[in-house]
Amino acid sequence: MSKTLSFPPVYQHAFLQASENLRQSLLLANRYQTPVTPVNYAVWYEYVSGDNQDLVNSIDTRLKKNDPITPEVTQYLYEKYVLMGMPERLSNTNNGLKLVVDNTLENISRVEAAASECNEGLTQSQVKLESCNDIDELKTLVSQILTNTQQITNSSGELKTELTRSTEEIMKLRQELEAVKEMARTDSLTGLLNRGAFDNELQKLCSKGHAFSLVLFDIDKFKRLNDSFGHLLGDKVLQFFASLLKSHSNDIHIAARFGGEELAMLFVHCRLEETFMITEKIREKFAASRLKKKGSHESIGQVTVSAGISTYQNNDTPISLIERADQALYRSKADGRNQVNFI
Ligand SMILES: Nc1nc2c(ncn2[C@@H]2O[C@H](COP(=O)(O)OP(=O)(O)OP(=O)(O)O)[C@@H](O)[C@H]2O)c(=O)[nH]1
Repeated sequence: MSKTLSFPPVYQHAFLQASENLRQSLLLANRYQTPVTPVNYAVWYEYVSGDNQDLVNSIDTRLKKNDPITPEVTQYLYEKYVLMGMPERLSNTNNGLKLVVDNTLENISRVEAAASECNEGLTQSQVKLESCNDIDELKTLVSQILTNTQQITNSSGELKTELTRSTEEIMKLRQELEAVKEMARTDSLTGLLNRGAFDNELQKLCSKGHAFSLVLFDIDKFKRLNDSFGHLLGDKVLQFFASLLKSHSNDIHIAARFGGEELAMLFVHCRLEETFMITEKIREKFAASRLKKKGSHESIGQVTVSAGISTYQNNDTPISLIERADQALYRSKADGRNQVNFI
């Protein structure tokens, strides 16, 4: 298993794979003279694991041009590709919100000051009115009162405009926050839930004790596909398969990228027979798809998927459910692939 692109990053490499990545990362850190700080290590680790294609492309382009990999460059790559620009987006939203609140408070104090000035003016006019019996003095008082009321009308008008602007700004920031929140839950390649979000959903279902089933899908011989047609085409196949899962997901059935070429679905309030039928349908549809290389119309041959199902039983934990689905998936692979099993 590999890393699923998400924020914060989630790594699922097995012990041996992670150790091998460590070895290769250290070699690269040494070759390009980048100190093994946590940031530099994360960048090299993601580079050698090959899971973060955008990061790999960016480093390869630099290396081809003999551009140095300086600490500034690794810091930039880390923020852009490992943290996926999230801290910057959150900080922008935060700063935007601070600005709106500061502006609103400033406008309110301005109106308060104008109101208090107007209040003072009107009180003075009130006192003068009581003893006023001169027509000219009365005219002056009237225009004074008019000026005061005009002032307060203007200030409250300005406040209204400013408050409308602030509300619009706050709505935009709220949308940005929603987008950031959504991005933190989404796998960027497939658009499905990422591993972190999937784990949360699975945990919630287990603690509620609802009836549900977990299906783990693993595309067959995916390495061979990548090796024969390239990683980009492999990505397209993953996206195509994800779209099949998406078409079977809804408000209650959840589809997610489990890790690497493994995808998962949670079928909620769905009995084993029904889950099995839907999973079979997905498997058949995928096997029947005649996928072609873009542009050349060259067929890439049949691509299939194996699946394993486990169904929630009392006292199951996310780990025990995943283990059973994984065993069922293993059986599907061992029995010849392109099939569904359950345990
Ligand atoms: N294109 C692409 N390949 C990926 C991605 N994530 C993992 N892979 C590749 O998926 C392959 C998985 O290979 P294996 O675990 O050996 O399994 P397999 O070749 O699918 O064979 P079986 O599972 O036994 O049928 C590896 O070559 C990974 O590099 C991805 O996001 N995109």
